[in-house]
Parts: sequence; C-alpha cells; structure tokens
Amino acid sequence: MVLSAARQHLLGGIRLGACGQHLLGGSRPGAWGQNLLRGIGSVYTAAKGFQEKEIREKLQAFPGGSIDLVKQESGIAVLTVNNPARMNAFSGSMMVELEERVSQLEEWTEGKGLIIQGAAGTFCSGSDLNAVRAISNPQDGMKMCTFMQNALTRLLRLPLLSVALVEGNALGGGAELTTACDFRLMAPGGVIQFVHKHMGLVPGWGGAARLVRIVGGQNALKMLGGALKIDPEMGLQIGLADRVLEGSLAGSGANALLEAEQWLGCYTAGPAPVIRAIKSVVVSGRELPLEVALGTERDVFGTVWGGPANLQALATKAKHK
Ligand SMILES: CC[C@H](C(=O)O)C(=O)SCCNC(=O)CCNC(=O)[C@H](O)C(C)(C)COP(=O)(O)OP(=O)(O)OC[C@H]1O[C@@H](n2cnc3c(N)ncnc32)[C@H](O)[C@@H]1OP(=O)(O)O
Repeated sequence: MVLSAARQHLLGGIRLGACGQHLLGGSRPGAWGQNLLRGIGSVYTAAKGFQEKEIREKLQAFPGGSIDLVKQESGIAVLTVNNPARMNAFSGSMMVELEERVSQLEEWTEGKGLIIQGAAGTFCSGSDLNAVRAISNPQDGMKMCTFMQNALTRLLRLPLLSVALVEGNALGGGAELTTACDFRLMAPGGVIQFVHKHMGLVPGWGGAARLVRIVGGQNALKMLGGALKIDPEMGLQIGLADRVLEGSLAGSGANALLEAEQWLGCYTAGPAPVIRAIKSVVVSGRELPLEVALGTERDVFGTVWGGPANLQALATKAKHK
C-alpha cells in the first residue's frame, strides 16, 4: 500500500495499474521503467482539485517575452528565458510557455541533456513584478504557485541531464528555476539570490524544498534568512554551483553556452536510452523511499539489460582503465 502511494505520487496518479501489477510480478519486466523514462508526472492533478485550464487563462492575461526551445542533433536542448527588456522576468504567458516546453521535452525520446539560459547575458529576475502586483491576493498567488510547482517538478523529473547556465542574475523565481535543474554552472559575476525575504515572501515554486536537498538545511536557512547573494565562489563552496565557467570564455553569450555544452557533453556522451535510464534511477533514488526506489531501479534496469548498448559492450573485450 505504501509502495503504491509513493509511486502514484511520482506518476501524478496515472499509470498506477501497470506499476502495481509489476510490483506483484504480473506485468512485462521493464514496462513501468519505460513509463518512468518518459518523465514522471505532476504534483497536483485534477483529482487533487488543480484547475489547470483556469490558471492558464489567468496567466495568459499577462503577456510578454517567450520561452524558446531548440532541440539539437547532439541530444542536448537549449531552453532560453527570453524577456530581456525586464531582465528575463517571467510574465504570465511565459509561465504557460514553460509548461508547454516541458511537455515537448517529455515527448522528446532522443533527448539526453538540457541547458537553461537567459537571453542577453543574464539568467532571470523572477516573476514579472507587474504581473505580481496585479495578482497580489492569496488566491491568485496560490494558483500561480501551484502551476509553477507542477511545471518545475516535471522539469526536474525529465529523463534528461539538466543544467542552469547562470550568467548575470538569478533572482527570486529565477533562483528557484536554477534548483529545478540537476546542475548549476555559474559564469564569473553570476549571482543566485533568493530575494523572497525582501519581498515579504518565501519561495513558492518549490525552490525552498529543492534548495534544502541541494545545499542542506543550514545553508538554505542562511540563504533564505539573509537573502544572501551567492557568487560563484560561494556557490562552489556550498555545493550550489557545480562549476564556475572559465573567465576567458564566459560572459559573452555564445561562448558561455559553448562551454556549458562541452561540460554537459562529458555526461551525456553515449546512447540516449542509457543516459535517460541513469537520470531516471537518480530521480527515483532522490525522491522515493529506499524500497520503492529499489523496485524502480529494477524496472529501469530491465529496459537497458540486453539492450543494444549492453550487447555491443559485451561483444567487445572491455577494459575500464
Ligand atoms: C520573490 C517572489 C517572486 C517569485 O518567486 O515568483 C519573484 O520572483 S518576484 C521578483 C523578484 N525579482 C526582483 O525583485 C528583481 C527586481 N529587479 C532588480 O533587482 C534589478 O532590476 C536587477 C538587479 C534585476 C537588474 O538591475 P539593473 O540595474 O541591471 O537593471 P534595471 O533595474 O534598470 O532593470 C532593467 C529593466 O528590467 C526591469 N525589471 C527587472 N526585473 C524585473 C522584474 N522581476 N519584473 C519586472 N521588471 C523587471 C526593470 O524594472 C527595468 O525596467 P525599466 O522599464 O527600464 O524600468
């Protein structure tokens, strides 16, 4: 019962039948893992009273900017938060577009990696304050927060290795967005700052929950309590940043992206089914209780065992030096 509930949580209430059957040994090995490899669902569903259509319509009333997605032959996609006139702040329509781009990435079965960047050399300054002012009542705020928690949870659960490329400022919701990626690369001069306290708020896009898992409770408390500006050096020290980009390459847009692609390429090298399986077992390991994660790992293992990459490796005399 506990196992089913936890898996249902990850699956957003769908595909539970296949999952339950497999736990009892009744379905084809790997069937559940295949579902996991396509991305594993929302936190809030219609069954839990989430009125997605209504929220989308409300958000669309605050237009501006765009969320641009380019899927590349290399298997690495680039998602650009594009609203430079407002330092890449998220308008309502951009929140809706983000969710649509996540849906497109969930369907991209050849994908291995994702880089999220801001346009024009700065990452993202959070919610568009003009929209925030217009919906500054608790009901609308909760709706926006629910929508963004779903979108960012699905983003983090994608079977792609994801990187936030932080040039310039990642503030408020922009800082929260960086935590919805597996890795953070910071350019010299980059800043990640949860400014929520200064706004009389706490993070609402899931950024606090994710931050605690990345840097631990003590560091998260300091970052939120002090609205600390985290520079690349401090980012590395507390485990928020995975790498500081080279000064010689960074700061000039295309070069920073190139460097991020090279860095990510070390981890996405290899066949897509294997890379996606790796991400999937890590997602289940970090989100599920151990016994459930072990079952999931077995399912995903069943999707690669005896697969083309595995058979090819077995056919050669492997020496891992
Ligand atoms: C916190 C909760 C919430 C959430 O989680 O959902 C949020 O994210 S609320 C938003 C939190 N972010 C901010 O409060 C950022 C405020 N802006 C700044 O601190 C600065 O603008 C900065 C540091 C991003 C850039 O400073 P700089 O001196 O380089 O440029 P400007 O200030 O002149 O900005 C240029 C232009 O962009 C507009 N701008 C910047 N951020 C936002 C924003 N979040 N929403 C709307 N507009 C934004 C700024 O007003 C300027 O416009 P202009 O018409 O030229 O005055």
